[in-house]
Amino acid sequence: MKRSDFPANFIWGTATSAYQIEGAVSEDGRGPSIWDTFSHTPGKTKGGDHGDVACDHYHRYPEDIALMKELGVNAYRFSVAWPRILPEGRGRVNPRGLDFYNRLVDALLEQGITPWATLYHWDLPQSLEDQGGWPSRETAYAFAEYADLVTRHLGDRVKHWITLNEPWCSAYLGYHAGIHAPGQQNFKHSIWASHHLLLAHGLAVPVIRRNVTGARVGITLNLSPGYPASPDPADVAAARRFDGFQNRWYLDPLYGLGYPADMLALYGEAPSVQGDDLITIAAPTDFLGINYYSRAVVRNSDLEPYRFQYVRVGEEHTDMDWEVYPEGLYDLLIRLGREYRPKAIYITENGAAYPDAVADDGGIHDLERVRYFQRHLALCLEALQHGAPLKGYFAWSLLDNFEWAEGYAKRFGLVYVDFPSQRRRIKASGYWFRDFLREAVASS
Ligand SMILES: CCOCCOc1ccc(-c2cn(C[C@@H]3NC[C@@H](O)[C@H]3O)nn2)cc1
Repeated sequence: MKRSDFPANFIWGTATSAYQIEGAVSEDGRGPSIWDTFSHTPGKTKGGDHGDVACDHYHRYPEDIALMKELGVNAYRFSVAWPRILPEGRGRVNPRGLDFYNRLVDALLEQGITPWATLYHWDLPQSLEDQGGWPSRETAYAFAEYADLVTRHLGDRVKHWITLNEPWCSAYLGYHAGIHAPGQQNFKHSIWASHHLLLAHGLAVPVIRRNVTGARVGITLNLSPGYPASPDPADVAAARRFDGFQNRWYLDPLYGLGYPADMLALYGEAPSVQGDDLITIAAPTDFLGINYYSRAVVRNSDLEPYRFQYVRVGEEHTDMDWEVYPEGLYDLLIRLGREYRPKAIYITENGAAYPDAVADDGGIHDLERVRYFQRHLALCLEALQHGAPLKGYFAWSLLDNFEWAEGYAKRFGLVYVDFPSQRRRIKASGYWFRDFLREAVASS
């Protein structure tokens, strides 16, 4: 599999997010987010890691853009930090926050790299959480105001907009499992949060289209195909419940089907739908972003409310203990193309954490990660050849960074970051990606 097997206009990028790489959390007027609060709460993140400095990207972005140029990507997916723009979440605008993203976007365009901006990548301003957070409908309205402000300022140069990153993580991990910020364990709040996140997306889509000529708008979901641990009908039904929990709860409303009836019955908890919410949520989009890491294999369980249990399978796992299963990406792409018929699909994240180390020769020989990318890209190509509307691929991530509750120990980067010195080193996987992307130039 080589780059020229893909369409010539295929998008090749890398992805990051603000809280995971920027640092400078109290600089130039940025306000606190729920991840500042959560990561500074003892016991919430591995080793008490937090994003105060992270990769110091706020200051080092020219160097990081030079790395993207060296890798040869033609696009870069980053997120705008809401608390940099609106420190209290609403009202007072922080011009120095807008200035940073103006500088970042201009520097990307200068290098011929197309900016793809995610508006929300989990760093909700703390003051909005204090007023109810995503379980409150007001937060959806605040998001629409934030989206209006940012797209009015950047929309002349940024044409690709992702409203939300992984609303499932924000709602389930943040408000029910409690392992992500804000760390609540309240099922009802997680259901309300999921609805207001989707509503926020739906409210923002027309705002972005109004502000940005030629806008391409979408949302990014972390989707996992679910497989039954056995042919036992109870396990097959459990896999269907997992699929509803992880995938259909978001896909169905976004594609005009409303919330899945089987999950509404299972949960016995109705989302806080009002008026035309479901029409708003189903606002037509230009693409679906998919973050794919692995599949789920599940069996039946009496564990309420989801009534499935994960089963660990497979011979090969990443440092996150996720099974390496590229076939799941193929199955997902084919299914989505057939069942939801998105205009376009972009893999907005795919990658793997491995315990990288600097070898005696100064290199980082992350050959498992090279293999991970090769196998997943091969299955992307196969899905594309079998009709999936796949138009681009963003590797997660450009840099080793703050992997949320796992902290800095989980390294996903194509580029190794030595955090004490902030020195960047391109890994073997980065050089592989660079050579893969250069191939078309050599053969054209
Ligand atoms: C209570 C049990 O819970 C089990 C599932 O727990 C998780 C945790 C984490 C993830 C997870 C992490 N990532 C990578 C990020 N995507 C966005 C970008 O910021 C990357 O850092 N994707 N999914 C999924 C599930």
